[in-house]
Amino acid sequence: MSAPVPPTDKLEAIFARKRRELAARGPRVAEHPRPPGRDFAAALTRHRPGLPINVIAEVKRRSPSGGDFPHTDLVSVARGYEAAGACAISVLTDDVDFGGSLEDLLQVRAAVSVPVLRKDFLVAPQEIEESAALGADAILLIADALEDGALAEMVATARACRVAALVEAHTQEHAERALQAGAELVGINNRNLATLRTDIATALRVIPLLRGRAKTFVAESGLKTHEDFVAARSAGADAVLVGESLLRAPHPGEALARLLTPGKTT
Ligand SMILES: O=P(O)(O)OC[C@@H](O)[C@@H](O)c1c[nH]c2ccccc12
Repeated sequence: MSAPVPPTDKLEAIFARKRRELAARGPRVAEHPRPPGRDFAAALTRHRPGLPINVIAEVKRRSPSGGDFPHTDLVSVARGYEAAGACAISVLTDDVDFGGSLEDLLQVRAAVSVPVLRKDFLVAPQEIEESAALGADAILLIADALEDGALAEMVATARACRVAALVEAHTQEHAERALQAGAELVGINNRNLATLRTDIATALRVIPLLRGRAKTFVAESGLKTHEDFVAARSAGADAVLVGESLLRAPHPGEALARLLTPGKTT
C-alpha cells in the first residue's frame, strides 16, 4: 500500500530538491568522531514532576510559513531552552527553506546535554548513517512524503545506526503507514506540509485513534499556550514539538518557562 504524493505541492517540491542535492554531492564523510548517543526516546517519556508535558524545543532561523525569526545565536537559544526544562532540542538543518546547517546541529549538540533531533527532509538511508556519524541522537522522517519501502528501510537504518527515528505524519492514514513501517516514535504534525496550513486540532484528533500502537506520540507545530500543552497531554501525547511561538519571543527560553507554568502566557 504505497501512497502517491500529489506532484505539485510544497512538500513534493522540497523532496525533489533534496533528491537532486543528494545525487549531486555523493557520500559525506564524517569529520568528527561520533560522541556517545543520548537517549531521545527515554527523554520523551520520562516523567518530569511539575511539568505539563515533555517539550522538544526547536531552533531555526526562518521558515517558509513564518519568515525570518529574530535570533541568530541558535546555541544560546538552545541553552535557554535546556535551562527552562526542554527534554530535547530540534535543530533544522535544511539550508534553503530554514537557513540551517549541519554545523548548527554540531554546535547545539556540543552546547547542551539533552538529546538533539536532526530536523530535515531526509530522502535516503545514507543520510541517516551520516547523521549518526555526526552525532545526531534522533532524526525526523516524514511519512507523507516517503514511499512505504523507503520509509521501512529508513526506519530500519536508523535502528541499525542507533539513532532514534521520529516518524511524522499529518493524517491518520500516513500515521498508519508509519506504524506499518516499524515506527516506535510517531509525531502528528498539525501543519499540512503540502499547503503549510496549521490546525492544532489535528494531533488532538489523530493521537487518540492510535493510542497504544506506538511507544511514544508527539504533537507537532502551531502550539502556543500552556492550555495547548495540557490538551496535547490529555489526548495522549508524551511530548510536544514547539518552535515558532518560542522563537518570536525576545527570550525563547523564558517564553518556554512561561508556557510550562499554569496561568502565565508569553
Ligand atoms: O514552529 P512550530 O509551528 O512550533 O512547529 C515546530 C515543528 O513542528 C515544525 O517546524 C515541523 C514539524 N515537522 C516539520 C518537518 C519539516 C520542517 C519543519 C517541521
